[in-house]
Amino acid sequence: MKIAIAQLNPTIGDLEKNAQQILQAAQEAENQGVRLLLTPELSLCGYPPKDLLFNHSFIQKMNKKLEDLAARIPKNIAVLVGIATINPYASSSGEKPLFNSAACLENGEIKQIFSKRLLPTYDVFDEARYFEPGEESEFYKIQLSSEKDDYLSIGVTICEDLWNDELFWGKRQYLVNPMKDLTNLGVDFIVNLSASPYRVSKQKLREAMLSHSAKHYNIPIVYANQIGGNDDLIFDGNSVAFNREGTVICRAKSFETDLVILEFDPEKQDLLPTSIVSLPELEEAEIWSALVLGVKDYTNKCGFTKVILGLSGGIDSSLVAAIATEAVGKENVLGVLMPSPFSSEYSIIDAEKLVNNLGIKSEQLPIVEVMDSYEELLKPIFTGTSFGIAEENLQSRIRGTLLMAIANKFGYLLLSTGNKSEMAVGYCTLYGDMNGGLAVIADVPKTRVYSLCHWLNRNREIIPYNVLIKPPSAELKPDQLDQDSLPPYEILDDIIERFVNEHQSSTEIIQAGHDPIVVQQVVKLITRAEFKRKQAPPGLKITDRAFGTGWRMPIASRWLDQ
Ligand SMILES: Nc1ncnc2c1ncn2[C@@H]1O[C@H](COP(=O)(O)OP(=O)(O)OC[C@H]2O[C@@H]([n+]3cccc(C(=O)O)c3)[C@H](O)[C@@H]2O)[C@@H](O)[C@H]1O
Ligand SMILES: Nc1ncnc2c1ncn2[C@@H]1O[C@H](COP(=O)(O)OP(=O)(O)OP(=O)(O)O)[C@@H](O)[C@H]1O
Ligand SMILES: NC(=O)CC[C@H](N)C(=O)O
Repeated sequence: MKIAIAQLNPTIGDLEKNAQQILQAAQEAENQGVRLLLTPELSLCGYPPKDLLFNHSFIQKMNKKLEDLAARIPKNIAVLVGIATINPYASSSGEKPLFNSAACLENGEIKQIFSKRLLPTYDVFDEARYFEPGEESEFYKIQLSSEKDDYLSIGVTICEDLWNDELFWGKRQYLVNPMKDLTNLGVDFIVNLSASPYRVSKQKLREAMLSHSAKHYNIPIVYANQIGGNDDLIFDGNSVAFNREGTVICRAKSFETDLVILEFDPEKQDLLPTSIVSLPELEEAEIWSALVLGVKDYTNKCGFTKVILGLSGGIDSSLVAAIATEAVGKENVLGVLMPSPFSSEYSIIDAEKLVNNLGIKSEQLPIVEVMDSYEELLKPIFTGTSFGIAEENLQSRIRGTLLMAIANKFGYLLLSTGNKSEMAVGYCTLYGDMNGGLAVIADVPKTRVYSLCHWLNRNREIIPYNVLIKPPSAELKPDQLDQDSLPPYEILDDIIERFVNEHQSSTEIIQAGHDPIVVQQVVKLITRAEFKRKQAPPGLKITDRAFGTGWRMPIASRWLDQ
């Protein structure tokens, strides 16, 4: 029996387009003799739909769309579609209003509904806010021929349902175990409709876990993930299938839509080997593709075609410009060079070299006169004070305002260029360089910014060589260097990784060998910068803990881990 995985890129809330994509995949799969098609979790509305799920009309229209889709599905194929269904007992029992479901469409009908039992609520996930967990694990009986008993039983699970392999994790994650329940029911294989967001090396973890489960329960698993960028989350696809021995027998592309076909042999009771797309070898290659997809989809899905950013000749804006060029095309990227009296001559030379290397458009707007007018206007109020943060930040704010003016006038999306190290310690200016609609590298630590740029230059110079070797500087006052205010980035990034991603305390970080004074300084900066991050644009998530949906800190708090 042929099975297909439609690795789709849904747009949240675009029910018509998402349904069309499912239908197209079903037609293509049926043409190739496929009997069962899998689509990702909530494939009809896109994942995560968040509080749209509270909107009654959204739910009604989605369920109506499912009925229409069922009527249009080709004759010889069964299709599993991800959808939010209504919990009929919600109003009388206080249960949550919806189920996170998979509907099996066949012969013009919605044949059966399966509901997700394990609802993730950690990090970026908040499914218990909307969904009631499904009570039982169930299977779909698919007819193979007109013979009476010629059918297979397919265990249907949804994403987190399979993230509960207690032997793999070394502990039980949940009391309920859909995998075990379905194996006990004697199903022939298990399918999983997933929406699993990207982070560095996540596919290795998914495959190790799923392979372990397939082998341990002696059951084939077919896993369908979505791709695409939805706000801060990037979905990498990499849909994959395992035979009973836990061997990968098929893998879809990374960061691209795909339709892969595999075969279950009822005699052997196993999936047969097929083509396996290999994974990107280097983390840098993986992160690059993720960020490009994140920018591309955020831009398109928000209705923009072109992007703008300030080019300082520094490494952050250079990397963001390179990502944007790959994402939306060089003709759709405008870099604006805005030198101030504190800009080094290399600021312009390096930015112009970058513009040339990328082939993007550029404009130059020297800001000295605007700075002078601001200073003149503020003179009566600022009199008796010396040049300081306020004047430094004015430059950043003038640039931010000019960029937004051009964005308004011509319909650009402004990309902000702050990296994770800066966002962590607040080394960025509110309403200045933090202006923007999307913070492209907000989850990329500065040390990773460097490794990405070196990787990008592996075949030819894209990021100008001088950008890679000069010391980072905000150039907001004479001879300013990042390292005058911050510890070396290798040290800063390790402390951030431990404090933010691994939840380590100051004491633990010091015990790991860091200088106590530096740790206390960094932890204080991170804690104090919360008010800034709350006002930052959404940032693309590439690590296991980004300053986004999965980071929920109070602002007006007195807690400081010292
Ligand atoms: N809890 C709170 N809730 C709400 N607002 C709060 C606040 N605490 C302070 N504030 C406000 O925020 C202001 C301070 O924030 P802000 O105005 O941003 O300014 P601030 O953080 O003082 O300065 C920006 C720093 O970033 C550096 N910088 C700037 C630009 C680019 C780069 C770079 O490398 O890319 C680095 C710059 O050298 C400087 O050290 C305060 O004056 C106050 O008005
Ligand atoms: N002279 C400039 N011309 C245009 N844009 C600038 C200029 N200086 C700063 N910017 C914008 O403000 C952002 C913050 O820049 P800044 O140089 O202060 O810090 P940075 O974090 O070292 O960034 P970069 O590595 O891009 O220089 C830059 O990435 C750029 O988008
Ligand atoms: N949508 C889900 O249930 C995703 C949860 C899962 N643990 C993951 O990352 O990928």
